[in-house]
Amino acid sequence: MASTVGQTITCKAAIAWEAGAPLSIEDIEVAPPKAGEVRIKIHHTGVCHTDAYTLSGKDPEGAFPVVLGHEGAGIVESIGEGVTSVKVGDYVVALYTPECRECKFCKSGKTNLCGKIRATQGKGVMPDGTSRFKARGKDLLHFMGTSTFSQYTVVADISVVAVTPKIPTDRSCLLGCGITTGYGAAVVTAKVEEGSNVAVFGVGCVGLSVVQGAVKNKAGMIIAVDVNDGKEAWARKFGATHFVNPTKLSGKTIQEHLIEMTDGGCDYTFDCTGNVGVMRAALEACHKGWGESIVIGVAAAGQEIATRPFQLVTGRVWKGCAFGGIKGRTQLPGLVDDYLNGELKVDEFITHRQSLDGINTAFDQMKEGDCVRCVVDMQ
Ligand SMILES: NC(=O)C1=CN([C@@H]2O[C@H](COP(=O)(O)OP(=O)(O)OC[C@H]3O[C@@H](n4cnc5c(N)ncnc54)[C@H](OP(=O)(O)O)[C@@H]3O)[C@@H](O)[C@H]2O)C=CC1
Ligand SMILES: N[C@@H](CCC(=O)N[C@@H](CSC=O)C(=O)NCC(=O)O)C(=O)O
Ligand SMILES: [Zn+2]
Ligand SMILES: [Zn+2]
Repeated sequence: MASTVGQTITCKAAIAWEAGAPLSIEDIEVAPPKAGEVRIKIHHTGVCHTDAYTLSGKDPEGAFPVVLGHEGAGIVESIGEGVTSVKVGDYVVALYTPECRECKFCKSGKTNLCGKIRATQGKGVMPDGTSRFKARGKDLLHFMGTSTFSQYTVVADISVVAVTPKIPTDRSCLLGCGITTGYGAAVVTAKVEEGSNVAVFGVGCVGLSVVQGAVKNKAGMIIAVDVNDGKEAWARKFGATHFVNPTKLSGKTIQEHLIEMTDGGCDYTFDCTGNVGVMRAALEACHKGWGESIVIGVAAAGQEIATRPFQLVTGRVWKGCAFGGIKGRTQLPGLVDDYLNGELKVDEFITHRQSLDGINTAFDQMKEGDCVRCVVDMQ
């Protein structure tokens, strides 16, 4: 086959032309990578609620037309000038939380957020301010620095990590967001201690991954909270010790119930729903003096969180994290090793599969209660 290096590639992508409309599968032109950039042949991508959230028009940063997708894995097709961190043929996972190792954030040792390209990433363009995508003669925007709903994508070299080809791309793609986010929130951000009591609100891909992290750190009670009774079996399969459906409590709130169950409140709670009312309940279910509540869910534009300041005065801590607090280039290969050693569940999250042509069905399935993750075969 003729080399594509340095050439514009025409391939298929799922394009979001406008908010609220189905994605359109059509030809897209993908320009070669410029200096410091990497072009990836995407093999598989997961579909995350954040893709649906931006497509819905509720994301204050959402702009159209755009190529969505941020949970993707594939092979490096070509690299731009000066790229040394990956090479052609490497198996890679795209990173919506980049890691430059040079900026104030990366050097702080306090966060996994990286400031180097955040401004251009939020505007939907590459670090030089331009797009590598064109369709119907128009430039398309990039999304979260990754745009994995295209058969080929271009990312900054700090937005990609090479992983061993021993992990199939239909599994490694899920480490690009959902699994890493929940697992990292428990293990890296909260640093759940042995014997501590944990409540996880929302038992989707992210919540199940929090449960998995809490099990890894030998938590005591791991209480899964979900409005969907069908999630109890899932939660227990991943190691939850208790399940509560808050809609079935009579005469008391979920926070009161959890405080009773844990003799004073949870050591750690996690919001994995994106519902600001749930975030409040999660904070107020924490133990006085030290309980920490981690916000993971993404809430719609205009939504705000509230509680009595007294809840914080009396020692409860409210914090949040993106990508679980995991530094992708440094820590993702270790998660891959954990998977290969049988210490990290990944296969178990895949409940649905689609081809690129079926990606709109993947969005529909994601909103049904029995879908944990749908993996899309991009080729
Ligand atoms: N901070 C970050 O870096 C990231 C954040 N996210 C965000 O995390 C959130 C979770 O993602 P994901 O796991 O994929 O989502 P899912 O929709 O799969 O899981 C959410 C679960 O919460 C349940 N739920 C809804 N309302 C309530 C409620 N009031 N109380 C308890 N449970 C409730 C849902 O039930 P039902 O089945 O009935 O809908 C569902 O089971 C999303 O907001 C997503 O955007 C995702 C990845 C990264
Ligand atoms: N753009 C939105 C916020 C969306 C958001 O919070 N994204 C998370 C990842 S969610 C993944 O599925 C994130 O990484 N946030 C940190 C960041 O720097 O974007 C808005 O403007 O509200
Ligand atoms: Zn995501
Ligand atoms: Zn950085």
